[in-house]
Amino acid sequence: MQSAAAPTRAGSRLCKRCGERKAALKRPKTLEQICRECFYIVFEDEIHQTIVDNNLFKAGERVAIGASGGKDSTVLAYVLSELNKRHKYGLDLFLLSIDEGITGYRDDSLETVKRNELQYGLPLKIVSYKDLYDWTMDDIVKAIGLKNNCTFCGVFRRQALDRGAALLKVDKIVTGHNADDIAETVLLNILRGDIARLSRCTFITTGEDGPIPRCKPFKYTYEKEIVMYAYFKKLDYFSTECIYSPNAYRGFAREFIKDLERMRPRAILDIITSGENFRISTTTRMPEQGTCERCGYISSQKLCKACVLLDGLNRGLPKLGIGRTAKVGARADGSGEQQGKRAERNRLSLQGKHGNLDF
Ligand SMILES: Nc1ncnc2c1ncn2[C@@H]1O[C@H](COP(=O)(O)OP(=O)(O)OP(=O)(O)O)[C@@H](O)[C@H]1O
Repeated sequence: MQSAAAPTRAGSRLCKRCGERKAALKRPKTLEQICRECFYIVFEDEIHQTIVDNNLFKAGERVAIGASGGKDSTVLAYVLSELNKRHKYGLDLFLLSIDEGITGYRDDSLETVKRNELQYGLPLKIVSYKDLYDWTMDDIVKAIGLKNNCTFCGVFRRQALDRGAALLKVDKIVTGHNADDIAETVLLNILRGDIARLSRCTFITTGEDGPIPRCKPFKYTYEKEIVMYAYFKKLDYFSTECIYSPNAYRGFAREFIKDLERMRPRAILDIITSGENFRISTTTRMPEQGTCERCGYISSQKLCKACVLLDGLNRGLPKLGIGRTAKVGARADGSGEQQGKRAERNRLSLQGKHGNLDF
């Protein structure tokens, strides 16, 4: 996330679109000099067009907006509720927030989401890692340190969103992943040679074979435009970086994309197009989709990634699920006995809350 930067000034020329009002900004995606009113129109219209062209929703659907309180999901909640009214999509919208248990970060951003609930009149559901897994990210970082903590957070969040969505009985989840995020993921998957992910990271809708499909209405929306829109509309969002996010590799990809964008704004769209057009050779073995033996969540292995990670945490082997099996030190705040009890509680809670859900 980044803080709201003042938009690029466009001088005293007339708007390239309406030719009437003074240009107020240079549009990051096209470098056109336009007025604020025309910026709102093109920004919202492009998202509407993306929704229509890709048949993202059907009338009557219940849709959960993954709401972190950051700029992307806040703008998504605002724009989607506006478009829903304007174009009569007929959607029932909800805000769904995952509380990862990061003191001094998520607790503050959740306060923003609670205000958004009132500002946009969208019901909010908060689901916490503590309730679902009996671990907070604060606990996890104490146990494993900063390195690799994003792996735990990402895997648990993915599943937590599905579980929250199941509780809300929604048909779809939408997230605020934007064009920059997608271009960055294409590059990362190429750099890691992760063909399975490369082939699906540009899909606008994923998980149609899983519990609840997910869509990214901002697939073609530039991060800089989202920041500009939030700034001009004075939207209430939280703009602090996660205190536990040391993901240096992703950071390099991000910086690289920002450099390319400075030279040629279209580069972001072109990387997404390249990702869309990759063809997987027929000799590449793809993982087969099944369900986790323990919790019933979708998985290509016997146990899903969340269960493997949770198992590792509860057995005092937190690196189990991230490719290393060497025993590391016990949790800073708990004895082996406590971990044993926690493991048992988790096993029962997984059977109760998790295994019974129809994924
Ligand atoms: N704690 C959370 N609760 C609910 N949804 C989340 C949460 N964290 C992330 N998401 C969803 O995943 C999207 C991408 O998350 P990411 O962590 O990449 O943050 P981001 O790009 O900074 O987005 P944002 O500005 O919305 O925080 C978010 O836009 C949001 O829809």
